[in-house]
Amino acid sequence: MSDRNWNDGGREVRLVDTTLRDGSHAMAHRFTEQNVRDTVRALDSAGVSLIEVTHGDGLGGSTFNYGFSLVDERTLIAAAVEEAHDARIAVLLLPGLGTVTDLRAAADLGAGAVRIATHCTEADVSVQHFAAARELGLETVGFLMLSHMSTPEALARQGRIMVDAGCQCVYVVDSAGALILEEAADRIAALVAEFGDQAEVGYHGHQNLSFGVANSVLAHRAGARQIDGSLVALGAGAGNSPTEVLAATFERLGVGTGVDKDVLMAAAENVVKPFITRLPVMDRSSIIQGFAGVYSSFLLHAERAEQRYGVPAHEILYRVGAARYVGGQEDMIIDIALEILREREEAGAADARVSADALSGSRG
Ligand SMILES: CC[C@H](O)CC(=O)C(=O)O
Ligand SMILES: [Mn+2]
Repeated sequence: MSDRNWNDGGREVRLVDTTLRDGSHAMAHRFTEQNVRDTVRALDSAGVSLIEVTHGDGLGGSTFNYGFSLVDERTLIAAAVEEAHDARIAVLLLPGLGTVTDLRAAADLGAGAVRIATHCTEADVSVQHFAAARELGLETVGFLMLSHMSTPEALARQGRIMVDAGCQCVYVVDSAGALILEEAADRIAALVAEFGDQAEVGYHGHQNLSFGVANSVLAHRAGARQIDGSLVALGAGAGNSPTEVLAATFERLGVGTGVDKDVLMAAAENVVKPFITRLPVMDRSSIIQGFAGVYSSFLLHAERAEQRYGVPAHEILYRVGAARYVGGQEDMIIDIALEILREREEAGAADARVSADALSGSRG
Protein backbone atom coordinates (compact mmCIF):
# COMPACT_ATOMS: atom_id res chain seq x y z
CA MET A 1 0.00 0.00 0.00
CA SER A 2 1.20 3.51 -0.78
CA ASP A 3 1.91 5.53 2.35
CA ARG A 4 0.99 8.81 0.66
CA ASN A 5 0.24 11.39 3.32
CA TRP A 6 -1.34 14.15 1.28
CA ASN A 7 -5.05 14.48 0.81
CA ASP A 8 -5.73 14.20 -2.93
CA GLY A 9 -9.27 15.59 -2.56
CA GLY A 10 -10.21 13.56 -5.63
CA ARG A 11 -7.43 15.03 -7.77
CA GLU A 12 -6.07 12.86 -10.56
CA VAL A 13 -2.83 14.78 -10.57
CA ARG A 14 -1.33 17.10 -7.99
CA LEU A 15 0.27 20.29 -9.29
CA VAL A 16 3.18 21.29 -7.07
CA ASP A 17 4.50 24.82 -7.34
CA THR A 18 8.19 25.67 -7.17
CA THR A 19 8.12 29.36 -8.16
CA LEU A 20 9.58 30.26 -4.77
CA ARG A 21 12.37 27.68 -4.94
CA ASP A 22 13.41 26.94 -8.55
CA GLY A 23 12.51 30.56 -9.32
CA SER A 24 15.14 31.59 -6.79
CA HIS A 25 17.82 30.63 -9.36
CA ALA A 26 16.32 32.97 -11.97
CA MET A 27 16.02 35.74 -9.37
CA ALA A 28 19.66 35.26 -8.29
CA HIS A 29 18.18 34.32 -4.88
CA ARG A 30 16.78 37.86 -4.37
CA PHE A 31 13.23 37.05 -3.21
CA THR A 32 11.84 39.48 -0.67
CA GLU A 33 9.56 38.48 2.17
CA GLN A 34 6.75 40.37 0.39
CA ASN A 35 7.32 38.36 -2.84
CA VAL A 36 6.96 35.16 -0.84
CA ARG A 37 3.89 36.27 1.08
CA ASP A 38 2.04 37.48 -2.04
CA THR A 39 2.89 34.40 -4.09
CA VAL A 40 1.98 31.89 -1.39
CA ARG A 41 -1.33 33.65 -0.74
CA ALA A 42 -2.18 33.51 -4.45
CA LEU A 43 -1.15 29.85 -4.90
CA ASP A 44 -3.00 28.85 -1.76
CA SER A 45 -6.18 30.54 -2.90
CA ALA A 46 -5.88 28.81 -6.28
CA GLY A 47 -5.94 25.45 -4.50
CA VAL A 48 -2.28 24.46 -4.96
CA SER A 49 -1.65 21.98 -2.15
CA LEU A 50 2.16 21.93 -2.04
CA ILE A 51 4.33 25.04 -2.39
CA GLU A 52 8.11 24.85 -2.29
CA VAL A 53 10.03 27.69 -0.64
CA THR A 54 13.81 27.60 -0.23
CA HIS A 55 17.01 28.98 -1.71
CA GLY A 56 17.29 27.60 -5.27
CA ASP A 57 19.88 25.08 -4.11
CA GLY A 58 17.87 24.12 -1.06
CA LEU A 59 18.39 24.53 2.67
CA GLY A 60 21.84 25.92 3.40
CA GLY A 61 22.26 26.94 -0.24
CA SER A 62 23.02 30.57 0.55
CA THR A 63 26.80 30.36 0.09
CA PHE A 64 29.61 31.88 -1.94
CA ASN A 65 29.53 28.97 -4.41
CA TYR A 66 25.79 29.06 -5.09
CA GLY A 67 24.97 32.70 -4.37
CA PHE A 68 23.80 34.42 -1.22
CA SER A 69 20.10 34.91 -0.49
CA LEU A 70 18.80 38.43 -0.04
CA VAL A 71 16.62 37.30 2.87
CA ASP A 72 17.41 34.44 5.24
CA GLU A 73 15.52 31.35 4.09
CA ARG A 74 14.14 30.73 7.57
CA THR A 75 12.42 34.12 7.45
CA LEU A 76 10.96 33.21 4.06
CA ILE A 77 9.80 29.77 5.18
CA ALA A 78 8.13 31.23 8.28
CA ALA A 79 6.39 33.87 6.15
CA ALA A 80 5.18 31.21 3.70
CA VAL A 81 3.81 29.05 6.51
CA GLU A 82 1.95 32.06 7.90
CA GLU A 83 0.29 32.82 4.56
CA ALA A 84 -0.70 29.25 3.63
CA HIS A 85 -4.10 28.32 4.97
CA ASP A 86 -4.65 25.04 3.15
CA ALA A 87 -1.39 24.44 1.32
CA ARG A 88 1.59 22.66 2.80
CA ILE A 89 5.00 24.32 2.56
CA ALA A 90 7.82 22.15 1.24
CA VAL A 91 11.54 22.72 1.47
CA LEU A 92 14.29 21.37 -0.77
CA LEU A 93 17.34 19.69 0.70
CA LEU A 94 20.50 18.58 -1.09
CA PRO A 95 22.34 16.21 1.27
CA GLY A 96 25.77 17.62 2.00
CA LEU A 97 24.64 21.19 1.50
CA GLY A 98 21.56 21.07 3.73
CA THR A 99 21.82 19.13 6.96
CA VAL A 100 19.43 17.30 9.26
CA THR A 101 19.79 20.27 11.62
CA ASP A 102 18.53 22.59 8.85
CA LEU A 103 15.65 20.20 8.25
CA ARG A 104 14.66 20.20 11.92
CA ALA A 105 14.70 23.99 11.92
CA ALA A 106 12.45 24.08 8.83
CA ALA A 107 10.03 21.61 10.43
CA ASP A 108 9.99 23.74 13.60
CA LEU A 109 9.02 26.73 11.46
CA GLY A 110 6.05 24.75 10.13
CA ALA A 111 7.30 23.24 6.85
CA GLY A 112 5.28 20.09 6.22
CA ALA A 113 7.22 18.41 3.44
CA VAL A 114 10.78 17.96 2.28
CA ARG A 115 12.04 17.21 -1.21
CA ILE A 116 15.43 15.55 -0.96
CA ALA A 117 17.49 15.90 -4.13
CA THR A 118 20.48 13.86 -5.25
CA HIS A 119 22.28 13.33 -8.52
CA CYS A 120 20.44 10.56 -10.38
CA THR A 121 23.10 7.96 -9.55
CA GLU A 122 23.58 8.91 -5.89
CA ALA A 123 20.33 8.19 -4.09
CA ASP A 124 22.25 6.44 -1.31
CA VAL A 125 23.36 9.79 0.12
CA SER A 126 19.72 10.59 0.95
CA VAL A 127 18.97 7.63 3.22
CA GLN A 128 19.62 9.28 6.59
CA HIS A 129 17.75 12.41 5.51
CA PHE A 130 14.63 10.43 4.61
CA ALA A 131 14.80 8.66 7.97
CA ALA A 132 15.09 12.00 9.78
CA ALA A 133 12.24 13.48 7.74
CA ARG A 134 9.93 10.59 8.54
CA GLU A 135 10.78 10.91 12.24
CA LEU A 136 9.82 14.57 12.01
CA GLY A 137 6.49 13.56 10.46
CA LEU A 138 7.20 15.32 7.17
CA GLU A 139 5.81 14.35 3.78
CA THR A 140 8.80 13.02 1.84
CA VAL A 141 9.69 13.42 -1.82
CA GLY A 142 12.86 12.31 -3.62
CA PHE A 143 14.39 14.22 -6.51
CA LEU A 144 16.58 12.28 -8.96
CA MET A 145 18.32 15.19 -10.64
CA LEU A 146 19.73 15.23 -14.18
CA SER A 147 17.58 12.17 -14.92
CA HIS A 148 18.51 12.30 -18.61
CA MET A 149 21.95 10.98 -17.60
CA SER A 150 20.50 7.60 -16.51
CA THR A 151 18.54 4.90 -18.26
CA PRO A 152 14.98 4.24 -17.08
CA GLU A 153 16.12 0.98 -15.44
CA ALA A 154 19.03 2.58 -13.58
CA LEU A 155 16.77 5.39 -12.45
CA ALA A 156 14.23 2.92 -11.09
CA ARG A 157 16.97 1.20 -9.06
CA GLN A 158 17.97 4.56 -7.56
CA GLY A 159 14.32 5.38 -6.84
CA ARG A 160 14.03 2.06 -5.02
CA ILE A 161 16.80 3.17 -2.63
CA MET A 162 14.80 6.30 -1.81
CA VAL A 163 11.52 4.43 -1.33
CA ASP A 164 13.14 1.87 0.96
CA ALA A 165 14.54 4.79 2.97
CA GLY A 166 11.05 6.26 3.52
CA CYS A 167 10.40 8.38 0.42
CA GLN A 168 6.72 8.66 -0.53
CA CYS A 169 7.09 10.05 -4.05
CA VAL A 170 10.14 9.88 -6.34
CA TYR A 171 10.54 12.48 -9.07
CA VAL A 172 12.12 12.18 -12.47
CA VAL A 173 13.83 15.58 -12.47
CA ASP A 174 14.73 16.87 -15.90
CA SER A 175 17.22 19.38 -14.50
CA ALA A 176 18.65 20.16 -17.92
CA GLY A 177 15.35 20.29 -19.79
CA ALA A 178 16.92 17.65 -22.01
CA LEU A 179 14.25 14.95 -22.07
CA ILE A 180 12.09 14.76 -25.17
CA LEU A 181 8.64 13.13 -24.99
CA GLU A 182 9.03 9.35 -24.63
CA GLU A 183 12.42 9.85 -22.98
CA ALA A 184 10.50 11.40 -20.09
CA ALA A 185 7.56 8.99 -20.26
CA ASP A 186 9.78 5.88 -20.29
CA ARG A 187 11.58 7.02 -17.16
CA ILE A 188 8.29 7.66 -15.37
CA ALA A 189 6.94 4.27 -16.48
CA ALA A 190 10.04 2.49 -15.16
CA LEU A 191 9.62 4.08 -11.72
CA VAL A 192 5.88 3.37 -11.66
CA ALA A 193 6.56 -0.29 -12.50
CA GLU A 194 9.26 -0.52 -9.84
CA PHE A 195 7.20 0.97 -6.99
CA GLY A 196 3.72 -0.36 -7.75
CA ASP A 197 1.57 1.21 -5.07
CA GLN A 198 4.42 1.56 -2.56
CA ALA A 199 5.17 5.13 -3.65
CA GLU A 200 4.08 7.77 -6.11
CA VAL A 201 6.06 9.14 -9.02
CA GLY A 202 6.48 12.79 -9.97
CA TYR A 203 7.87 14.84 -12.85
CA HIS A 204 9.79 18.13 -12.76
CA GLY A 205 10.43 19.75 -16.12
CA HIS A 206 12.45 22.62 -17.56
CA GLN A 207 11.62 24.50 -20.73
CA ASN A 208 15.08 24.62 -22.34
CA LEU A 209 13.88 22.66 -25.37
CA SER A 210 10.26 23.70 -24.65
CA PHE A 211 9.04 20.21 -23.64
CA GLY A 212 8.11 20.93 -20.02
CA VAL A 213 4.34 20.87 -20.48
CA ALA A 214 4.20 18.16 -23.17
CA ASN A 215 6.45 15.92 -21.08
CA SER A 216 4.23 16.57 -18.06
CA VAL A 217 1.16 15.36 -19.95
CA LEU A 218 2.99 12.23 -21.04
CA ALA A 219 4.36 11.77 -17.52
CA HIS A 220 0.81 11.82 -16.17
CA ARG A 221 -0.27 9.29 -18.81
CA ALA A 222 2.66 7.08 -17.80
CA GLY A 223 1.47 7.13 -14.19
CA ALA A 224 2.97 10.23 -12.54
CA ARG A 225 0.72 11.63 -9.80
CA GLN A 226 2.65 14.80 -8.97
CA ILE A 227 3.80 17.38 -11.50
CA ASP A 228 5.88 20.49 -10.85
CA GLY A 229 5.40 23.94 -12.29
CA SER A 230 6.34 27.57 -11.66
CA LEU A 231 4.24 30.65 -12.25
CA VAL A 232 5.39 32.51 -15.40
CA ALA A 233 7.81 29.53 -15.72
CA LEU A 234 10.04 31.29 -13.19
CA GLY A 235 12.89 28.85 -12.74
CA ALA A 236 16.42 28.01 -13.77
CA GLY A 237 17.49 27.92 -17.43
CA ALA A 238 14.52 28.69 -19.68
CA GLY A 239 12.35 28.14 -16.61
CA ASN A 240 10.01 25.39 -15.48
CA SER A 241 6.73 24.21 -16.93
CA PRO A 242 4.43 27.18 -16.19
CA THR A 243 1.97 26.18 -13.45
CA GLU A 244 -0.80 28.21 -15.04
CA VAL A 245 -0.28 26.46 -18.40
CA LEU A 246 -0.22 23.03 -16.74
CA ALA A 247 -3.51 23.88 -15.03
CA ALA A 248 -5.14 25.02 -18.28
CA THR A 249 -3.79 22.06 -20.25
CA PHE A 250 -4.92 19.43 -17.76
CA GLU A 251 -8.33 21.10 -17.55
CA ARG A 252 -8.63 20.93 -21.37
CA LEU A 253 -7.72 17.25 -21.16
CA GLY A 254 -10.34 16.66 -18.47
CA VAL A 255 -7.73 15.67 -15.90
CA GLY A 256 -8.69 16.88 -12.40
CA THR A 257 -6.00 18.93 -10.66
CA GLY A 258 -8.15 20.60 -8.00
CA VAL A 259 -6.67 24.00 -8.85
CA ASP A 260 -8.33 27.06 -10.33
CA LYS A 261 -6.53 27.96 -13.57
CA ASP A 262 -8.07 31.45 -13.66
CA VAL A 263 -6.75 32.31 -10.22
CA LEU A 264 -3.34 30.95 -11.27
CA MET A 265 -3.31 32.99 -14.47
CA ALA A 266 -4.15 36.11 -12.46
CA ALA A 267 -1.39 35.27 -9.99
CA ALA A 268 1.11 34.83 -12.82
CA GLU A 269 0.12 38.12 -14.41
CA ASN A 270 -0.45 40.35 -11.37
CA VAL A 271 1.65 38.90 -8.59
CA VAL A 272 4.73 37.19 -10.04
CA LYS A 273 5.42 38.92 -13.37
CA PRO A 274 5.82 42.37 -11.75
CA PHE A 275 8.68 41.26 -9.50
CA ILE A 276 10.62 39.16 -12.01
CA THR A 277 13.98 40.75 -12.72
CA ARG A 278 14.86 38.46 -15.64
CA LEU A 279 12.10 36.62 -17.50
CA PRO A 280 12.98 33.01 -18.34
CA VAL A 281 13.56 32.71 -22.09
CA MET A 282 14.59 30.07 -24.58
CA ASP A 283 17.68 31.84 -25.82
CA ARG A 284 20.93 30.51 -27.22
CA SER A 285 22.35 29.65 -23.80
CA SER A 286 19.29 27.89 -22.39
CA ILE A 287 18.66 25.97 -25.63
CA ILE A 288 22.25 24.73 -25.45
CA GLN A 289 21.57 23.65 -21.87
CA GLY A 290 18.74 21.43 -23.08
CA PHE A 291 20.69 20.24 -26.10
CA ALA A 292 23.93 19.47 -24.28
CA GLY A 293 22.31 18.30 -21.03
CA VAL A 294 23.47 21.03 -18.67
CA TYR A 295 22.04 21.64 -15.20
CA SER A 296 19.65 24.58 -15.67
CA SER A 297 20.90 26.46 -12.61
CA PHE A 298 24.31 26.84 -14.27
CA LEU A 299 22.89 29.53 -16.57
CA LEU A 300 23.48 32.59 -14.39
CA HIS A 301 26.89 31.28 -13.36
CA ALA A 302 27.87 31.01 -17.04
CA GLU A 303 26.47 34.48 -17.77
CA ARG A 304 28.55 35.90 -14.93
CA ALA A 305 31.64 34.16 -16.32
CA GLU A 306 30.84 35.72 -19.72
CA GLN A 307 30.77 39.19 -18.17
CA ARG A 308 33.98 38.61 -16.26
CA TYR A 309 36.11 36.86 -18.90
CA GLY A 310 34.46 37.92 -22.16
CA VAL A 311 33.76 34.32 -23.19
CA PRO A 312 30.22 33.63 -24.54
CA ALA A 313 27.99 31.83 -22.02
CA HIS A 314 26.67 29.42 -24.63
CA GLU A 315 30.21 28.30 -25.50
CA ILE A 316 30.93 27.68 -21.84
CA LEU A 317 27.70 25.73 -21.43
CA TYR A 318 28.44 23.58 -24.47
CA ARG A 319 31.67 22.45 -22.85
CA VAL A 320 29.98 21.96 -19.46
CA GLY A 321 27.62 19.53 -21.21
CA ALA A 322 30.46 17.69 -22.93
CA ALA A 323 32.27 17.37 -19.58
CA ARG A 324 29.05 16.04 -17.98
CA TYR A 325 29.29 18.34 -14.96
CA VAL A 326 26.74 17.75 -12.21
CA GLY A 327 25.26 19.96 -9.48
CA GLY A 328 27.89 21.21 -7.06
CA GLN A 329 30.45 21.84 -9.79
CA GLU A 330 29.40 25.48 -10.30
CA ASP A 331 32.90 26.75 -9.53
CA MET A 332 34.33 24.68 -12.40
CA ILE A 333 32.39 26.84 -14.86
CA ILE A 334 35.16 29.39 -14.27
CA ASP A 335 37.79 26.76 -15.18
CA ILE A 336 36.06 26.29 -18.52
CA ALA A 337 35.87 30.05 -19.15
CA LEU A 338 39.60 30.33 -18.44
CA GLU A 339 40.34 27.33 -20.67
CA ILE A 340 38.49 28.96 -23.59
CA LEU A 341 40.28 32.24 -22.91
CA ARG A 342 43.67 30.48 -22.89
CA GLU A 343 42.89 28.70 -26.16
CA ARG A 344 41.92 32.02 -27.73
CA GLU A 345 45.09 33.70 -26.56
CA GLU A 346 47.19 30.82 -27.88
CA ALA A 347 45.35 30.92 -31.22
CA GLY A 348 45.82 34.73 -31.31
CA ALA A 349 49.56 34.33 -30.61
CA ALA A 350 49.86 31.65 -33.31
CA ASP A 351 48.07 33.92 -35.82
CA ALA A 352 50.44 36.74 -34.94
CA ARG A 353 53.44 34.43 -35.48
CA VAL A 354 52.12 33.34 -38.89
CA SER A 355 51.60 36.99 -39.92
CA ALA A 356 55.06 37.96 -38.71
CA ASP A 357 56.62 35.01 -40.60
CA ALA A 358 54.68 35.90 -43.74
CA LEU A 359 55.83 39.50 -43.46
CA SER A 360 59.47 38.64 -43.00
CA GLY A 361 59.22 36.09 -45.89
CA SER A 362 57.85 38.73 -48.27
CA ARG A 363 60.68 41.08 -47.34
CA GLY A 364 63.16 38.24 -47.51
C1 LIG B 1 20.10 22.81 -7.25
C2 LIG B 1 18.85 22.07 -7.09
C3 LIG B 1 18.11 22.01 -8.40
O1 LIG B 1 17.75 23.31 -8.82
C4 LIG B 1 16.92 21.12 -8.24
C5 LIG B 1 16.10 21.18 -9.45
O2 LIG B 1 15.08 21.85 -9.47
C6 LIG B 1 16.57 20.55 -10.67
O3 LIG B 1 17.54 19.77 -10.64
O4 LIG B 1 15.96 20.82 -11.72
MN1 LIG C 1 14.59 22.51 -11.49
